[in-house]
Amino acid sequence: MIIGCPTEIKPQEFRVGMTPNAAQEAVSHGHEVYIQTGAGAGAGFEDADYIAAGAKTVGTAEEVFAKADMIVKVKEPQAVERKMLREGQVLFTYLHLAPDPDQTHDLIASGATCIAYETVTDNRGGLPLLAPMSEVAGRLAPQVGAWTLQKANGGRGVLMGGVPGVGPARVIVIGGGVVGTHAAKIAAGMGADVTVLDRSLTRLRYLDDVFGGTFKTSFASAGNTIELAQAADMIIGAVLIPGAAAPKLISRAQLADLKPGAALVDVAIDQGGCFETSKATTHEDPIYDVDGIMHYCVANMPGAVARTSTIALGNATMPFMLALADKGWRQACLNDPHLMNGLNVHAGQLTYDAVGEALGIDVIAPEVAVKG
Ligand SMILES: NC(=O)C1=CN([C@@H]2O[C@H](COP(=O)(O)OP(=O)(O)OC[C@H]3O[C@@H](n4cnc5c(N)ncnc54)[C@H](O)[C@@H]3O)[C@@H](O)[C@H]2O)C=CC1
Ligand SMILES: CC(=O)C(=O)O
Ligand SMILES: [Mg+2]
Repeated sequence: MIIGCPTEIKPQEFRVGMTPNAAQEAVSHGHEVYIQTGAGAGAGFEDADYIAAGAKTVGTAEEVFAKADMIVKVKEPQAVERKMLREGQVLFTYLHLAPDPDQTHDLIASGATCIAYETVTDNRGGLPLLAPMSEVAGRLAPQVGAWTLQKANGGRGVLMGGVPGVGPARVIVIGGGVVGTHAAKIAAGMGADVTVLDRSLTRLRYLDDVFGGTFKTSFASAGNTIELAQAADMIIGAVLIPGAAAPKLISRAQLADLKPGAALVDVAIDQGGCFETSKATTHEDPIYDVDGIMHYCVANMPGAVARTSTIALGNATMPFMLALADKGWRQACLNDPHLMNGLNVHAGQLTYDAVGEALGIDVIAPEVAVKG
């Protein structure tokens, strides 16, 4: 199979879909790999590293898309990239379709087979291709939130750890999955007073067992959530219903009851965000003010630490990329129901229920699509 990896073009996105190590493994399995010139530079990989791994470089994204049977990327394809997809081609990347009707309609129209990293599952109930970037975004969230809390950035002027004689910042983390757990660990490590909310008691029991002395837990009823939010300096949004649009947990009207200058870090923004007032921002212009509350809503947070993120993502995607290349997407999905769960679009049809529900589009079952 011919595998293509273009340069990411989302603003300030420095990750790359394939590391030289991934390219080398694909080549050793008998595949041809085409990398766009300079695609790895933002993550610290030179063209020479890919060439040494047995890949070939080509100058433009158009050439990569024209040659490849399968495109491996990081972020959802931008409008100009969607025009280059074709029927029969496989796209393997993050998609986040539920809050993105334009992208969804373009991918359906392309005829391509689109497998979303964020909906591939594992046999422990996890999302193995979302997890590494959730680890990164979770660890970044208190760091960017602490910056947002600084007075010059519009924040409350509260230091995470306080100082002797002055108490620490109060941080709440809504959603205690991968993002939430990593965010809570780092915020607690910075000295903040941290509470994690979740609607899963099983998850809260686990967090309490493992981190009981480090941070507190609370059930995420609407009442508890708003009560804790009103006392918080920083609120980190980290909920997920896989593939679906994020539930809105704090309304615009409720902002009036938060502390002036509080920082909202909405990591769930890539699924539409969990605060009513969230709208996606970029690394170039990451924060904005609504009613005196500072919002940070960057949809590709891991791009800020592109080298760590690229290597972490590549470690996770590699076995799935190799299975798709070695077996073809149909056989790979038939052999692995967890990879089948990644199928979101095939040959002009949507194949993921939660996206169909969010956007009001008919869906066919992936098990039907794979045989069609
Ligand atoms: N902005 C960015 O750059 C990035 C964003 N993300 C996003 O972060 C979000 C969280 O991802 P993960 O932690 O990996 O998901 P996860 O599935 O590990 O955890 C989500 C948690 O939310 C909980 N939850 C669901 N509904 C809830 C509610 N109404 N109230 C409280 N808790 C609720 C679940 O029980 C679960 O424990 C996702 O939307 C993901 O796409 C992930 C990486 C990067
Ligand atoms: C998960 C995701 O969307 C990202 O890493 O950018
Ligand atoms: Mg994202």
